[in-house]
Amino acid sequence: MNTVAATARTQGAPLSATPLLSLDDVHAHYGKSHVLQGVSLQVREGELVTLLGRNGAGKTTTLKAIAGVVPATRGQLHFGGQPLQRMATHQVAQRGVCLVPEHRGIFKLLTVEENLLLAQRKKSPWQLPDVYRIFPRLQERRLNGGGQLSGGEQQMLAIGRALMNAPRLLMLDEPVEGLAPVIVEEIVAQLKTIKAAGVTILLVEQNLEVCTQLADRHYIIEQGCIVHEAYNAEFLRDEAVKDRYLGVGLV
Ligand SMILES: Nc1ncnc2c1ncn2[C@@H]1O[C@H](COP(=O)(O)OP(=O)(O)OP(=O)(O)O)[C@@H](O)[C@H]1O
Repeated sequence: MNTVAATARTQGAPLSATPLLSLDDVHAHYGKSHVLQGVSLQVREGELVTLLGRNGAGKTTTLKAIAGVVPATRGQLHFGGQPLQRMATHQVAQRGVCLVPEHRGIFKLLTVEENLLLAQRKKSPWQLPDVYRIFPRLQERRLNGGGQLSGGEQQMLAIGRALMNAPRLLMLDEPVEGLAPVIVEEIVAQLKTIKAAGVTILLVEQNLEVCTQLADRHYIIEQGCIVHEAYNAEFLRDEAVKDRYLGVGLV
């Protein structure tokens, strides 16, 4: 039994609950390069799960395979019990899978508010006032162009846009990379609020302190395969795992 299953049993967690997202032996290629070599993971409704690993391990490619940007060449992907493979990106998005990519993908020539309204879905539980409540900086800068924002503000706008799109699963690729510590703290607090509102989150992030402040569970990927999974409390104690797979200790 793996560590997560064992802990879940002792905690009495409902192992039979159908996960919101499930990947089973997923492979993906870039041309002849076999990048994902059998990724299996699950994310349950309301969880915040991280995907950790060294540079080039396959984290971004896993997110892209889920979003339908990179085709899965083998294996099964299910979301809400429905198969995702061979679906176009827009069909995956319509089901509520929302990827905030590393480059953020905001419109630099549109204002903050225009960026948000463009992403709005009529039935989204997240309307402008909700997004502004979480990100007061965006409200302050609502008439500024996307290109005039700082890196942190652009990241907040990218997450705000994703919320307006009514995500059932929010996937974030390195949301705090390159940001000043004070802004990182702000974004961590905002992500805690979004998680508390019930949004399921799959997070790729190199900053382990951020990951362990937010996550319920972690997966570690190495050379396109999941090599370890653990609940947060167990992961925090396990210096050997952090050294072995990530080459870092928590400060
Ligand atoms: N468009 C592409 N074409 C060819 N190879 C790619 C492409 N994108 C990524 N790769 C390669 O696929 C492998 C996995 O890349 P991926 O971006 O998924 O890794 P990662 O774990 O997210 O790492 P990083 O933290 O450096 O972004 C790497 O060897 C990378 O060089």
